[in-house]
Amino acid sequence: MTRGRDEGGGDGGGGGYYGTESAVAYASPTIMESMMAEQHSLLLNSACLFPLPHAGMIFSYGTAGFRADGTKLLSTVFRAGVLAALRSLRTGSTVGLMITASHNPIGDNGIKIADPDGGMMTQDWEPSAEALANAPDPQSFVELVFSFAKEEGITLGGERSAEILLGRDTRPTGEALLQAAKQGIKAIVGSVALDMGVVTTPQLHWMVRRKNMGVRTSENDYFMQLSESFRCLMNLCPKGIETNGSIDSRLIVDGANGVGGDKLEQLKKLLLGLNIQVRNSSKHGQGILNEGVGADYVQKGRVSPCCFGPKDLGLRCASFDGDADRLVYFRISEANSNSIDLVDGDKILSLFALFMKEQLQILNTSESQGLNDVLISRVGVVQTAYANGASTDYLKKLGLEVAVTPTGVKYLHKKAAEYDIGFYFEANGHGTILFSEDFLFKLQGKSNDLAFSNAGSESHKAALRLLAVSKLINQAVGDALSGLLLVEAVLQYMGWSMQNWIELYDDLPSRQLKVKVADRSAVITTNTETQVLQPFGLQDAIDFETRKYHRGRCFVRPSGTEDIIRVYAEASSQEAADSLARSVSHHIFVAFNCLS
Ligand SMILES: CC(=O)N[C@H]1[C@@H](OP(=O)(O)O)O[C@H](CO)[C@@H](O)[C@@H]1O
Ligand SMILES: [Mg+2]
Repeated sequence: MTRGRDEGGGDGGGGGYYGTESAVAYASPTIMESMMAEQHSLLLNSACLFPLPHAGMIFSYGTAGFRADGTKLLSTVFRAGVLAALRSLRTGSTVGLMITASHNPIGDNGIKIADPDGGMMTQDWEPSAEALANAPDPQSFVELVFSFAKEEGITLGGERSAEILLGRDTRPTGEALLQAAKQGIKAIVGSVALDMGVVTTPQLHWMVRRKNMGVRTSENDYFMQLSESFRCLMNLCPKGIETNGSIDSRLIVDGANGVGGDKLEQLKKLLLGLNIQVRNSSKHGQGILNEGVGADYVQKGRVSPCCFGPKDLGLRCASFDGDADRLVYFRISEANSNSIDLVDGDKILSLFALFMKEQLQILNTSESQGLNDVLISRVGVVQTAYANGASTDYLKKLGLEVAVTPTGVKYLHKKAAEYDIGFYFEANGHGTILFSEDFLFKLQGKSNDLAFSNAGSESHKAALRLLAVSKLINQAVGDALSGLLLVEAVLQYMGWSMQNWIELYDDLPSRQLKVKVADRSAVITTNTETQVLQPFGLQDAIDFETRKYHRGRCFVRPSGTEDIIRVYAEASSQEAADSLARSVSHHIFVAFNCLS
């Protein structure tokens, strides 16, 4: 596909194109040479404007892209802009560039590339992304760009054009990094950057996906799709369900002082049947992003966020992270403390799986038989080692296939895409449900048949519910806003209170700790991150400690987003889980012989 600068449309946030003159097709060899020379000098001159912050700083494309102190990322973001343009040229499609550091402190920032399907950039390109980010000087950076382009069969010089959608969260360093990203994109001749403004990470991924499907991509379209599919699901809830008044339409949401709260304020105007109160929205302007607030703070510490207290006792509450791709629910459990009943990603996943399984069963009951018969679907669930053991047991008891991948959405998403309906969630609340094209095609066909022969039947309603879920839940990446609406619709459908949901299964007590070490890359793991290979002897120490506890389970791994080693421990009592996590942290400390 070759695009000119005035193609593409979209009317997102910041708006406006930014690029250089594009496409000269069928260039002669001499014209080609001069185009390449022009490309070379443009790239070199631009790269000289973005020197590396200081020698010795290594950038790695971790769990979710590059992350570091936001003031140290100008060269990395410039170079990621160049890489995104190459990715767009290579795929012949629009790609995305999101500037965010998610749940990390406000001073941090980061950058990641979204592939044309809206998912994370292919892992095959990560080594090149790192090589480009760490090239020691502009000259070697340019040489790397040219040799990588050659390897990938990308023609530079403006013969084809690239298009990149840009998004950023609310961090103060975001604006300067946005300009660096635009400079990087502009340094590849014929590239166009389309600024979508301040958006949630899932919004940007959604926009990239939709752009490549040739459908409307504006923020308003996103809100309309979510609100309409939510309304459809709510209209399909059984009438007169016995709830004993336990369903409260009130929901209080912690926006982590970030972009998610602001977007929810906009979205909620389009929602009927919900009474949402947003706290800690960045527009309120009082608190600091992710500080004492947000899904990571709530899930890891199992405490209520700032601005929640005794007045909220027993109410249904939810929390987003800084870029609104994570969602957890909670309930204040005691008036005089900040302790909560946590409903994490595992329990959100379990609620969704239960609901979806029921819909598939209803769809395949006798009243819909004879109409192309049973709709066969391969349903699978994907978790990481951080999933609570009780959730995995519950999902298996539901009869679902459960797969485990390393930490990071890039792994979970890829695995979930292998199923007709693939559920994936990290315990921290990042996840979604993926539907295969083939399954959706058959489901739509079945729904059409039922509308003709058995309109209004339970099977017909189940088909409509499944179709509505596929429109509501973000197909590109985990999305706190769409996840929240699905939770609310499912609770309404079930007639469930928070209490019912909490009682779905009892979490095994667990504890997560962080250990600061000099060089986290010294920890090397295997077996989906559950076994340590290096430092030598550490795994034996972990096994030795774990054996002491009933239902003990423990693993450690280097974080891909923070400069730490993470410790996860699970056991039959909270004291035991705490003690296991502490003793293993001590072994790490000893192994590294440094301060924690
Ligand atoms: C234990 C944990 O919550 N890890 C998180 C965290 O990665 P780490 O590599 O563990 O820092 O951030 C990732 C990006 O948001 C998320 O995918 C992942 O689940
Ligand atoms: Mg996030």
